[in-house]
Formats: sequence, C-alpha cells, structure tokens
Amino acid sequence: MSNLFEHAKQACPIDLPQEEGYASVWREDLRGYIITVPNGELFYSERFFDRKVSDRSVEYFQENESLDWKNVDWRKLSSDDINKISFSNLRWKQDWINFYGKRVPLPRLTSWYGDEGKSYTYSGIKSQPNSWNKGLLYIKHAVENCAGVNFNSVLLNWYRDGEDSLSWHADNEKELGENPTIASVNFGETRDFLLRRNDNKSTKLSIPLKHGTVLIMRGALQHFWEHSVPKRKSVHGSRFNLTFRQIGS
Ligand SMILES: O=C(O)CCC(=O)C(=O)O
Ligand SMILES: [Fe+2]
Repeated sequence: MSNLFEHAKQACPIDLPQEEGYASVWREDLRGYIITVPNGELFYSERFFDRKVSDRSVEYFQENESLDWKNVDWRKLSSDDINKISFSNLRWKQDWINFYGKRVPLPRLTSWYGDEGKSYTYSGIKSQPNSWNKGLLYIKHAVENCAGVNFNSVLLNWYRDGEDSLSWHADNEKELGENPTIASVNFGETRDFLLRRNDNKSTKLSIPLKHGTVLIMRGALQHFWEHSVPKRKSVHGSRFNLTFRQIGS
C-alpha cells in the first residue's frame, strides 16, 4: 500500500509567466496539474509512480550479467564495453551521429521498444523496435490510463550523469501524427526539462522531472515549442527517461 503522503497534492513546481495563455489546475483524480501554455498543453504528476515502483525500475533498467549495477561508474565504460554488456531486461546501445563531418557518440544511451512493424527513423537511421517486456508493459498501461490514449512505442534515454544531455528539438516527425500526445516517464536523478517557444526563444519553462514523475505533452505543442535536457554538472547519478509515443502505420 502506498502511503498517504505520496497521494497528497503536490505544489506545482513550474514557474509560469504571469501572462495570458498560461494556467495550471490541479486534478485530484489524476493527481497532477493540467498546465495550459500558449499553443499547447502539459500534464505534470510529480510522484505518479510510487517509491517502490520507481526504485525497482531503476534496478530493472540496469540489471545485467556482467557488472554489479550499484557500483559501476557507467561514464568510465567505452561504447564497445557498453555494447558487450548483456543487460537482463533492456537492450541499451550507444549510437553515433555525424556532427559537422565528425563521428561523435550521442551524449546518452538509448533503447527503442514497440509493436512489431512500427519502425522509427531517428537521427537518420531507420530502426526496428525491440519487443515489449513485462516491466515496460506495466509502465505503459499505467500511463495509458492517465493519458487516455494508447501508445505503440517507447524511446528510452539513459542519462548516465549530468554530462549527458539532449539538445533542443521538437518531437515533430511525420510518423507521430499532427498533434501527438507524448508521455514522459522519469526515474532516478532529477533533471530539468526545458521548453522554449520557437518564436521567442527567451520564454523558457523549466520543469524538474523527478524519480516517478510523469509529464504529458499534447495539443499543438510540438509545432510551437522545442524542448531539451541541458547538462547539469552537479548531477552524478543516472536518470532514465521513457517517452511513450503513438506511431502511425
Ligand atoms: O529526457 C527527456 O526528458 C526528454 C526526452 C525527449 O525529449 C525525447 O526522447 O525526444
Ligand atoms: Fe523529445
């Protein structure tokens, strides 16, 4: 049984501009805030997953047959080392991208799961998803109930420490449809998720994504806003992020 405290109303930790078009409303039934922004909507539930599920998820993502996950400094492993590890539950990989003519590793590890046949193009590479497992399906069903939509794929990001990051982008690939609903699930270290408007890059929202937080993006948001996860030198541990999506046929 999760305790009362975990179900209590959380203060809204997002500083919204005092301008027209911004508002936040607590939804007791969903245990989170509906946050309206110009040209988009967010839903934020700080402790959507309780401590037990969140701790277990962090373990589930790192369990492997070669190393004691509690004592590994993942930062010290080369991408070859990472690719050699047989993870028990998730198939993590280090991708490389072409950056101004130079091959550089992505500053995070990734993994891709989904329904069979839902291929996905990411950084110019078309890839087939791994097939669902028990742990991911448990999380997927919980966020589907909350978001009120079904998802057929999930992209996982593993930020090994504060040096790992994700640069400004929108999730606006054609295969996601016109106004995609994207549910972000977070475990491990807290990292700031930033949003900025395309037409006014100085308007920024900063959203702390914590151990157990769910953030849903929906409406026209991906057309008018970009998001990023900047480096944070003070963070030394791992953060896991899962973004559930619906890919069209
Ligand atoms: O790590 C996050 O919070 C964001 C992930 C994200 O934006 C993406 O995978 O497209
Ligand atoms: Fe994204």
